[in-house]
Amino acid sequence: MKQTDQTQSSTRARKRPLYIPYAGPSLLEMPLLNKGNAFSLEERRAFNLIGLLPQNVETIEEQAERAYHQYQQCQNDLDRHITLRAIQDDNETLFFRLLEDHLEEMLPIIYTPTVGQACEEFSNIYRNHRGLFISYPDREHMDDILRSATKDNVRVIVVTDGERILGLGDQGIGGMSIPIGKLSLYTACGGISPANTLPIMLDVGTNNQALLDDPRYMGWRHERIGQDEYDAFLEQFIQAVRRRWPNVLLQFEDFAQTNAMPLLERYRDELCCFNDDIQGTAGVCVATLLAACKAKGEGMKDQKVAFVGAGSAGCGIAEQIVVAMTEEGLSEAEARQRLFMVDRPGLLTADMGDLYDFQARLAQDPAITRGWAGNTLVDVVRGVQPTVLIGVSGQRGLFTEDVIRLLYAGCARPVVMPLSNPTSRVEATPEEVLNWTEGQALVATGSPFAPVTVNGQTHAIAQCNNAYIFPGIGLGVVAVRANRVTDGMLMAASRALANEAPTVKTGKGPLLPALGDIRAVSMAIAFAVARQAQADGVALQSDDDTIRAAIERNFWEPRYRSYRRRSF
Ligand SMILES: NC(=O)c1ccc[n+]([C@@H]2O[C@H](COP(=O)([O-])OP(=O)(O)OC[C@H]3O[C@@H](n4cnc5c(N)ncnc54)[C@H](O)[C@@H]3O)[C@@H](O)[C@H]2O)c1
Ligand SMILES: O=C(O)C[C@H](O)C(=O)O
Ligand SMILES: [Mg+2]
Repeated sequence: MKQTDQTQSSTRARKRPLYIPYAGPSLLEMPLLNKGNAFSLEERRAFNLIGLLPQNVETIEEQAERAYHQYQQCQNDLDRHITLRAIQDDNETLFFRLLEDHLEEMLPIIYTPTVGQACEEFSNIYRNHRGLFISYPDREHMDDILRSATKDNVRVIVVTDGERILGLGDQGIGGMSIPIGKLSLYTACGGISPANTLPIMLDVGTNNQALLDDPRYMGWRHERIGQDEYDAFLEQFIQAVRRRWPNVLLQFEDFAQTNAMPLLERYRDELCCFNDDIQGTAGVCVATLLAACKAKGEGMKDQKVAFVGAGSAGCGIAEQIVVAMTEEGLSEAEARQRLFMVDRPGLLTADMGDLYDFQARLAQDPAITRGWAGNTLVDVVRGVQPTVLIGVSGQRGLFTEDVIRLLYAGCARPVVMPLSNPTSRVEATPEEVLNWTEGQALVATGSPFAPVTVNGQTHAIAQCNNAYIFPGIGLGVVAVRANRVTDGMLMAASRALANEAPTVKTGKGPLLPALGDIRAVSMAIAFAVARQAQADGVALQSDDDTIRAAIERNFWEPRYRSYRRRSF
């Protein structure tokens, strides 16, 4: 049975009734259409619902009040996550209404960090199907699987293969919680109708032995397939998506380093896609750095940036910093000389044989380490005196007290960004960093952290997470029907986000806008992205007012519409 785009938005459309061809229990089982006790008496009569619901007709406010009461009874964050997901699977309008009312409180529950635990516990807490599970043994049926999707007008897909879930490694099909969470943010923060979103899990096996040994594990019980089979399977998937939804925006999420960049490079000119960990992260990180530079009264070109973790996120951020530095007048070579990528073998230098291409482009001249004791992070900090330290290693504690104190000794206001998720993987907590720097560091983290007080001064901690960027990119792409995601659009998103930062607007305050303001921020990002899409020739031209109207029209809001019966 198809749930079509009945919940499509637009202020005008929202007021019009929807003509629904479903009735009785099956209507109550459709999360996109179900209103529960908010079905009016008239609707209950028209749709054969009398006797299927408690008698009292309720408003969405009354339903949301009860749901929040139930939520408050939960004993821990995983229970809160399970409760919210159950509401989502029952009644999406109510779920998004709850999120709208309690966005800042609930983001850490449906998204990072709790979503990490939901991935690890996926097969233990599983209740209901959502999205598509495309497993390797079913590859012959790829087109049929996409045809079985309950939504016809899919406009945003988030896909993962579960191999690099946050900093938690291979979670097999447990990784499905990530696309589900990301798409919840597309709706809650970026106004993309839930009728237009689809999470997809590509089940190509898992190398996580604990999962393979777990009798409850629900995925394909098989080690990950080899690279050739994998590439062919991904190709088959991409072509099937293009046939089924030729204009969809496809977001690659949490792929392992071996596949993330190659997939992006292979497909970015073939369909409208981007990799959130490489490009979304770069966008939010550069925006945060621009705000930090403003707070310090310096330029991006003045910074020396050390990274721990030269993977998808690290190299994506580094390349975007190169762009930002060259825009401030440095040559590309000068910009690259200011970036220091530390990975497991130490500082990446051009003489290292086994680097990926995307790492080799960022490797330093080996001569730089001459006279150093070694090439570890401590050696780099001592040797080059960076002004910015970025952690994207997925390893707790790599920003040791020695490292941070050394950094602070060479820079009065260092920017320190332990970006690894979830909370358990943070390179150093904000409390540690601020204590080791006498409160002088400018800190931003990937997962949410409470404010920290040092020497009587309280510091809000900006959450430098790609969640600030991807909902706005999606809204902009959907609004003008862009057919590609260009570098220019990503840079436009980053700049638009930086312009919304209190530090940039007023010269003081947090490095990023409050998450409570994310809808307005997403609209500003969407506008910049849409305009850049037109400038780059990947969307039809229109004037600014038309873009604004399209953004507004596409911004779905969780309000019930009245239903009229359509003949079956
Ligand atoms: N804040 C955000 O928005 C955001 C976005 C993307 C990724 N991340 C986080 O960044 C982390 C990495 O993500 P990724 O996609 O780049 O993964 P990745 O696997 O591509 O890269 C991680 C890199 O860290 C390196 N590394 C591991 N241990 C190390 C050590 N002890 N010393 C030096 N390097 C080490 C690995 O060799 C690898 O190159 C994850 O924890 C993820 O949650 C955060
Ligand atoms: O999912 C997140 O919180 C951010 C990022 O995409 C990550 O992989 O860590
Ligand atoms: Mg990710």
